[in-house]
Amino acid sequence: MVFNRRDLTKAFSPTKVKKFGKRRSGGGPKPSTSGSTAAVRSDTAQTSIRVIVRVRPHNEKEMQENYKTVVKILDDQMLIFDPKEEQNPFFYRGIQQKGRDLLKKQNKELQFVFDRVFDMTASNVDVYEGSTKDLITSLLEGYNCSVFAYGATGAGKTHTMLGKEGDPGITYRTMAELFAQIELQRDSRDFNFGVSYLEIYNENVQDLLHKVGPLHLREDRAGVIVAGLKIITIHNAEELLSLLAKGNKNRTQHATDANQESSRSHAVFQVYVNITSKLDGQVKHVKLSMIDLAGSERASATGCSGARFKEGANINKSLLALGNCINNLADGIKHIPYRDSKLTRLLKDSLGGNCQTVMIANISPSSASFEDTYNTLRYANRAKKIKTSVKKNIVSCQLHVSNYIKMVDEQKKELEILKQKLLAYESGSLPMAPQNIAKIEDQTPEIIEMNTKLEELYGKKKSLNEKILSLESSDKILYCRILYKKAADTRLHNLSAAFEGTTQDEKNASGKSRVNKSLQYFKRQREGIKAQMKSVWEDLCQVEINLADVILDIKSKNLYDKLEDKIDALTSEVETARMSQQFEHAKKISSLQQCEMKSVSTMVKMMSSTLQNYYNMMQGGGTITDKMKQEFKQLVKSLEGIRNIKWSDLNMDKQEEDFYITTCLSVQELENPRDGNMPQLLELDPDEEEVQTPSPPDLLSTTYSYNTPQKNIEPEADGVLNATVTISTDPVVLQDDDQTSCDSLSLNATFSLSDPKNRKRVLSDTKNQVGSKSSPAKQAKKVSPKNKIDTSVPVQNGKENSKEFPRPAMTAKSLAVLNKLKADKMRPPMNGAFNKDQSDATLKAIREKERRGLVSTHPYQKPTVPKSLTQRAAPVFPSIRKPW
Ligand SMILES: Nc1ncnc2c1ncn2[C@@H]1O[C@H](COP(=O)(O)OP(=O)(O)OP(=O)(O)O)[C@@H](O)[C@H]1O
Repeated sequence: MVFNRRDLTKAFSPTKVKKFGKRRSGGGPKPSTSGSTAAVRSDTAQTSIRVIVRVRPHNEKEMQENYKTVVKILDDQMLIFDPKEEQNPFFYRGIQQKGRDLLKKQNKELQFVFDRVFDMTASNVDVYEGSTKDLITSLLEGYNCSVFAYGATGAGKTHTMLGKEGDPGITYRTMAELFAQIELQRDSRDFNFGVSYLEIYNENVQDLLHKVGPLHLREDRAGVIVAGLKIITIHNAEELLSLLAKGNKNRTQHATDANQESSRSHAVFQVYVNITSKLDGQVKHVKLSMIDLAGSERASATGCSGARFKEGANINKSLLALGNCINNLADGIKHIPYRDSKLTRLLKDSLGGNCQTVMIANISPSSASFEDTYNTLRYANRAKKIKTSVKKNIVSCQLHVSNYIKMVDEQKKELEILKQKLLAYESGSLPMAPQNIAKIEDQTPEIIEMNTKLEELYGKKKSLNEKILSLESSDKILYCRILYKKAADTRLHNLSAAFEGTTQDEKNASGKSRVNKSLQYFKRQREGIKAQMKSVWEDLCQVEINLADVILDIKSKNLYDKLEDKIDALTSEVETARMSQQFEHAKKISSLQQCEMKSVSTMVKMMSSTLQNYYNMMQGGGTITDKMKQEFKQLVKSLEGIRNIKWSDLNMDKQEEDFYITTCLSVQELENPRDGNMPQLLELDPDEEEVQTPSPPDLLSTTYSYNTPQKNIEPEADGVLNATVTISTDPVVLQDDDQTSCDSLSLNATFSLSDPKNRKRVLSDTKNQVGSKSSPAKQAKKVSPKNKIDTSVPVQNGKENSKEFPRPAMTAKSLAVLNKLKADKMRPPMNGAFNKDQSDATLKAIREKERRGLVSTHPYQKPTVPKSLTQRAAPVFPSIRKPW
């Protein structure tokens, strides 16, 4: 038997212990500095070791041999060791007999009260929740903490501390809780971790995580330290648990009679935590020790011999030393024999120092371990009396002062940032991204200064960019409006063509001078824009130069890395502003184009209906030719399908290019203004700056020639829609109104109605659209001025023709009247002779009426057409502009 019974009895007997030493004055243990820094500010509190008892279930052997249960749990704090058995009363002749079994040993029936008692049904989770869970809070408050499991071999210490796969013990659970609580506090505190795991085997200290041979214990002012013990830094719970598992594997274990997995060493797993408060910079160094002691053993019970016997002797020796320390501490004896074993030296802190300690006493309920259980319970009962003086391990006040300085600096920076943010917010610029704010938090005054400069310059750059783009946008809108005005004028002119003899009033009424006035106004506006643009551009170039200087400065001071995010954010702010400007411009241009399209569509519809009326009239009057009928049908057909026609040789690229030129702003050019030129304003062709008299219509022109037989109608090869109607009539009538020699009904359409061979050429030639100068069809045969009215349009190829005034149009209505006159003339006069003057006056009246009618369809006048007519406009893009 290894255990010296007398020693044990002495160790565990309170009555005897009292004789050996005197009580410590002051009652409490001497403060220990171990585990904390030299300069410790402590919130000291007296506390007792928390003692918990756990009763394991009967093992197989105990059940097989039918051992009695010697522990009775009364409640979660109280148990009775060796309780009285329920006796069956013995009756002799009807009288109950006492003291029948004289040989039976008297039961001890010892009642123990502990902080917590767990019965054999309790799981590791229950034990964890009732023992160490709350300890983590104390640890993070700055108190050192220890948990150790004590008990005889096979009593369940390792089961409680480490558990097994699928049922982890309290060490695992406590560590998991530690990390869970740390995660919750990461916002306000910084944590650093270190872990060590050692065992005391045969009175030798060994590192379980880093096998290097026996280590020596040393004591200094900071307490007991293990020289050479490796403290491994960890970052998360997983690392910690894997190190714990690794150490467990290295731990010395051997099977004994009492326990198949008997731990033959004391294991000490320690976690060191450095806690730094982000608020006040306070630093705490704390330590949590989880200790799985080897079990006290009786050689008879373990059946050990040789090496195992020696192990057992050493285990008992260290446990005896532990018992002595506990007794002395419990009794307030001054001298504590920590130095008697390595175990007690290591546990000095946990037992009598600055530590909150939990002792878990594991016991077997079986009568087979009667002695061990009894000793353990007495041991635990003694431990209850130990009082420790716990303190928060906080670094000195000296450090706090420096921390406060740091804090004040940080708060100054924060204030600066908030000021900047407020300014930015007030100026309407976008709020800074959170990641940038985070970066700015570690700014120096130099960075703050650069930051301010950057914000100022980028702010200017942004507003100048916006100004330039807004000017460019206004200019392009003006340009488009000029083009539309000109196109409108050309259309107008084609209808009300100023023939010789047209009065100035008539010319004004046609809108030409009004359009010219508008053009002049637009031109002046564009000049203003150009001047403004020049001045803003110069400012922008200057800002760019200043910005480049600041960035150079930043680079030379090696601050670029710190300000890179800021520069990126400001650059993208400027880009975003440019893009939104572009978007706004595109919206404006699109709306302008839509208005124009609507207007053109309205006109086309009105013209179509007018044409229809004339067609009907002519048909009614019998003056319509087959050719005209055919052309009219073609016109109707084309109007139906005009939207889908896209001729392969039509220069759409050019149109698209023009479209983009007016739609797009110089967004990219503004990225690097110093490398490029000022956005160019669109230039109008100098020839086009004044409204020119447009060439005669070329697309849909109908020439009526009086006195020409119908057989003379010859469509010209180059003509688009050239119908020549030659009507035999009185030459005098026609001479009297010789301005009617030309007729033209132009619909400004971009389609051809005659020979399909001619379509391609006409459609591909964009100049052939409105106000075209290119050759339209040659006209009908000329007739002698004497007997015919030459109504052919002098339309020739090229420019020659454009300079000539086209002949005024003789409308269908006029023709109908003329036809009627002709018919009247052929008929014998009924109510008097045919009067030439009369017919002249009638014709003039008709023309005047016509002119007024045409004026009312001026494109700049509000159309009074029904809404339905204004819908579904065909897109018509002006293409007479000149790209810049
Ligand atoms: N509460 C319990 N519930 C179930 N089984 C238990 C319990 N406590 C202990 N055991 C079982 O009893 C056996 C011995 O337990 P354990 O190894 O933990 O004892 P020990 O006190 O560590 O012994 P030693 O000091 O020899 O290492 C193990 O097989 C263990 O699984």
